[in-house]
Amino acid sequence: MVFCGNSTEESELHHAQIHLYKHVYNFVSSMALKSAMELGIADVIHSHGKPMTISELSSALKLHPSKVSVLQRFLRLLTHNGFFAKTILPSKNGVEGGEEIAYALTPPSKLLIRNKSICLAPIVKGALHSSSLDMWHSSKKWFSEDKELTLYESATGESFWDFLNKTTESDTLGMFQDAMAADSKVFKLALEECKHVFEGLGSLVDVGGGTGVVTRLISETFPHLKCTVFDQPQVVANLTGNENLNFVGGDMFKSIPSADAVLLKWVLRDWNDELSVKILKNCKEAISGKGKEGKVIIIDIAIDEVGDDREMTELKLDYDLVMLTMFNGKEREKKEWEKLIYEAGFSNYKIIPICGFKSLIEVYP
Ligand SMILES: C[S@@+](CC[C@H](N)C(=O)[O-])C[C@H]1O[C@@H](n2cnc3c(N)ncnc32)[C@H](O)[C@@H]1O
Repeated sequence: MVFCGNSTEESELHHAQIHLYKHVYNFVSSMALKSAMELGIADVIHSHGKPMTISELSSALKLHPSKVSVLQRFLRLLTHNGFFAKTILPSKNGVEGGEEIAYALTPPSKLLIRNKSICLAPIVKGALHSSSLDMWHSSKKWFSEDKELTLYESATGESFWDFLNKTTESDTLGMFQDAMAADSKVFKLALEECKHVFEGLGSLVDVGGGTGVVTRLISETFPHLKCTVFDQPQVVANLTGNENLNFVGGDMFKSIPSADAVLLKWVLRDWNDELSVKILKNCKEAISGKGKEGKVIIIDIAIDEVGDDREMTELKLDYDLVMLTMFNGKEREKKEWEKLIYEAGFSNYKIIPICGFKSLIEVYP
C-alpha cells in the first residue's frame, strides 16, 4: 500500500509548484513570440489570405525541412497563448475524409503584420532585445549598490540614454524610436475618443515627442493647430515638418517652447518624482502665457490594482519594473500622479482612460 500523506497539503504543494514553474518559464512564451515575429509568421498568413497548414507555412517561411516539427511545436504554444487559432481543413493529400490543421491569425497576431498602419512588431523587437534583457543577470549585485544607479547602469557601466545616443552599427536609437513610433500609432484610435481635449487650442508643443508620430496624427485632425515636436537635438536633427508642424531640439530640463498646451506622452514614466516635478514646472512655465487657460496633457499609465483586472495590473506592474530598471523611472498610481501635479504648482486635473491601458490626464495651472 502506498502512503499518500495529507491530500490538502499535497494538492497545495502541487499548485504552488505549478505556479512557481509557470513564472520561471514565462520567458519561453515571450521568446517564442519574438521568434514568430522574426520569422514573419503573421505576414505570411496575412499574404496567403487564409489559414495555412504547417507544410504551407514551412515552405513559405523557407524553413529547413528538419524544422517543420519544430515550427509545429512553437505554433502549439503560441496558439495556446492566443496568437493563432487552429481550424480544420479537408486534407489535400488525397486521403478520403482526411483532415489537416491550419493556422489562422487572431487579433494579437494581426498586430505583428508589417506595413499595416498599426504594427507592434518593433515593440516586440525592442522590449525583447538583449540590451533590455541582459541586465537582469546583475540584479543581485545591483541590490547591494548605490540606490541612484539603474540596474542597466550597474550592469553595463553606462545609462540607457547614453547607450542609445552613441553611434553603433546596430542603430539602437533607431530601434528605440521605431518601438515608440509603433506604440504611438495606436493613438490614432484614441484620438477619436479624446478629440475634445485638443479642441480650441491654437498651439501645442509635444515634449519628448520623438519622431513626431503622435503630433502628426494630431496635426492631421487639427490642421490649423501650430504644433512643435520638442526632443533631444540628435533625435529631431534630420526631421522636417511643414507649415504647421516644426521640430525643435533642446533639453526639457532647461526650458520648453511656449504654447497653449504641452503634451507629455510616455515621458514622465522615464523619470523619478524629483525630475518629473522639474519637467512639469517647465511645462507650467511654457503654458503660462495663456494664464489659467493653458494646460498640460499627460498620457501615461495609472496603476489601479482595485479597479483593473489581473491581466491589466500585471502589465502595468511589469512596465513599472521596466521603467525602474532601465531609467529609474516609475509607473504611478492615481494618488501619486495627484501628488506630482500639485507639487509642480498646478491647481487641478482631470483623468480619463484611453488606449485600453493608458490614461490621459489634463492638468490645469
Ligand atoms: C519614451 S520616449 C516617448 C516618445 C514619444 N512621446 C512617444 O510617445 O512615442 C521619451 C522621449 O523623451 C526624449 N527625451 C529624453 N530626454 C530628453 C530631454 N532632456 N529633453 C527633451 N526630450 C528628451 C527622448 O529622446 C524620447 O524621444
